[in-house]
Amino acid sequence: MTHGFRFLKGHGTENDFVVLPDPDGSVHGDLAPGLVARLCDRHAGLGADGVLRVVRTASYDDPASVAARGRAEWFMDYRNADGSTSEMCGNGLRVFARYLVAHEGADPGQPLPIGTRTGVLVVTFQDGDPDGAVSVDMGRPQVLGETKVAVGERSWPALHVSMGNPHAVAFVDSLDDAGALLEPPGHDPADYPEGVNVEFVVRRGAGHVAMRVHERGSGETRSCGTGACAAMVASALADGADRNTPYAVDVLGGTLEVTWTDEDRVVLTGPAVIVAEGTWI
Ligand SMILES: N[C@@H](CCC[C@H](N)C(=O)O)C(=O)O
Repeated sequence: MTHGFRFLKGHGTENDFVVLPDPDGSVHGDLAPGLVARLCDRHAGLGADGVLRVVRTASYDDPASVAARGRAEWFMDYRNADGSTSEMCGNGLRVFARYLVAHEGADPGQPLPIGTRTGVLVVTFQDGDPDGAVSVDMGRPQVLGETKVAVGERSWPALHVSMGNPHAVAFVDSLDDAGALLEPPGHDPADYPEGVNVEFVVRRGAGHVAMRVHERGSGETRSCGTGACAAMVASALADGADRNTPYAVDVLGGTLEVTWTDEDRVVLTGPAVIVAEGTWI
């Protein structure tokens, strides 16, 4: 269906998403990339960094959705603004969970497992408050070695971190060093054959960093949950920080908290809100 369907709009630290309810998979089928791009267009559409299609695992035949059946009722079918898919979206998952509590009867007092292309991840609501901060156990980070990124004539060493999706984390002297970020930063295609999300990070103090991000498939965004996790992992390694030390990660749209636990899991916490609902005509 390309007309007359319901949508909602939400964001997590201003990483914004169009939410498409499609519980039994009958509204959007395979969700055409062209429709995603039209929805996300900031001039001719609703405007967003990505789309979150809300579909039951039982009603979607993507292999990751099939694999999640029996462990998660819902699957986050995430798309970037250009219509491409990604393995994972940390802020999107927090907004997705907010939608499930507000509109699909999910219990904010219980851990909420959600299927994603990177596996089933568990979301919790702080103090069981349906309007409270939303945390996701993002799983184990993979630190894959040194790489390099470039903007124009400038280049920086970077750490290759996977949070299910690919990241390059570069420490810079100033967040302005990355310039206008209108184009994807240069990167080594041998390290990133499917493209990369690039974080430019500065230190603000002990356990406190700030970053800008250029997202694969969406351009510069005001926040990126997986990017904040990758930035925290790179910072904690560089700092020699103890596990379970929470880091504040400032993004253009607010602040996220990221903790790398003793169990080698990364927990992402922050606000997530639904701000509007309507019909695409
Ligand atoms: N904004 C997201 C990441 C979305 C996917 C990314 N652009 C990619 O292609 O991997 C987040 O909050 O993690």
